[in-house]
Amino acid sequence: MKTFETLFAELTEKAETRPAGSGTVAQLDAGVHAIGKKVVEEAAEVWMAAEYQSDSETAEEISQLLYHLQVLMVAKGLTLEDVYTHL
Ligand SMILES: N=c1c2ncn([C@@H]3O[C@H](COP(=O)(O)OP(=O)(O)OP(=O)(O)O)[C@@H](O)[C@H]3O)c2ncn1[C@@H]1O[C@H](COP(=O)(O)O)[C@@H](O)[C@H]1O
Repeated sequence: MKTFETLFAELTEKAETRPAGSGTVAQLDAGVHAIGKKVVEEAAEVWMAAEYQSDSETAEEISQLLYHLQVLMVAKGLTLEDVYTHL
């Protein structure tokens, strides 16, 4: 099963190798402003799912929020350690 760490490694590699068809590469090219908007959008979807949808749907929305947060981290050049140091 994919984890937070393995997904981050995958996205970091995508940013370096820039494979054709990668949504991550497209988002990185769109820039921090566009990625930030996706983070806010996904956070709102997590909130709505938590209040009005199933646990399964909420978990899926959370996974999407985590993905977009990681894209933002990659765009900013932040590592997992940069974040974990604040936990
Ligand atoms: N985990 C994810 C992931 N979660 C969410 N998303 C993106 O976030 C979108 C979900 O947003 P919404 O539900 O709001 O759907 P939407 O509004 O129609 O999406 P957009 O129109 O904004 O693209 C999806 O369409 C994906 O584009 C993800 N895109 C990729 N991954 C994983 O990231 C890795 C790299 O992916 P690629 O860069 O595409 O190869 C792979 O392991 C993927 O499984």
